[in-house]
Amino acid sequence: MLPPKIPADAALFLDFDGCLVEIAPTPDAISVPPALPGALARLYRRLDGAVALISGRSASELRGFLPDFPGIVAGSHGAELSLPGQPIRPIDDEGVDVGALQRRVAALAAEHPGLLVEAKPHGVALHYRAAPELGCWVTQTMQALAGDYPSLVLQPAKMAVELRPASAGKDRALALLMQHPPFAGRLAIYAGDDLTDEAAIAEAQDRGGIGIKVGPGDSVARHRLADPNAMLRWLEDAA
Ligand SMILES: O=P(O)(O)OC[C@H]1O[C@H](O[C@H]2O[C@H](CO)[C@@H](O)[C@H](O)[C@H]2O)[C@H](O)[C@@H](O)[C@@H]1O
Repeated sequence: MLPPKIPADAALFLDFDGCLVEIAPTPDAISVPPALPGALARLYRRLDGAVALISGRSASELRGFLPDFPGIVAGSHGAELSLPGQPIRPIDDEGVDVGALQRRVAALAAEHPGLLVEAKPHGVALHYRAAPELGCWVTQTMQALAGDYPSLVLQPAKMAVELRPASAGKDRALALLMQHPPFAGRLAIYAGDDLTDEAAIAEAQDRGGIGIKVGPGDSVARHRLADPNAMLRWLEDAA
């Protein structure tokens, strides 16, 4: 079912990769649709600032792709929060030596051409999009590493597996933001395309709001948009 038009009392939470931008061969190869920044800025004004991005990417990277986005960004699957004009801060400090973890993953990945290691402020992702035959190996390797890091959890993603803080989560980021202005008291809407988005989609729906799955695949969402292009048209329709 298509989502309804965005109401003026909405609190809008949007995923980034696969939702606002098309999936690309590598994380830095994405392109932001030229009309997207303007649509987000207009919605931000129309919803009195109640528009946030909740992404698996680091907040600083996301700000780099959308430098003029005026709203809040929750990065690293909700492990960090970026308020406009303020330094990015972690929601929780896990006390993990992330650098050492990233070096371990890089050393393991070096034995397998085609793998890509993405270092994040609070974890690490291992991408196998260029070597899909290594998917099982990547999952098993990251699973084995997870045993050494009790405060991290395995986060399966599109052609990637990540270790991220267990205390984070896009659902928790949404719940946290909904406690504060300008989001509090509004109708929560969450849209995303990936496994990491499912808990946040459920969280929005449990609050009486709207959950939207972008693209194909199973989802708890009651609404669906075909792809980032359809998402942009839906945003523009309300902006
Ligand atoms: O929560 P999101 O904003 O959707 O971010 C999820 C992950 O997106 C990126 O990886 C994915 O997109 C890449 C670019 O299209 C693609 O090459 C990769 O295969 C996908 O897994 C990003 O690199 C990750 O850090 C995000 O967690």
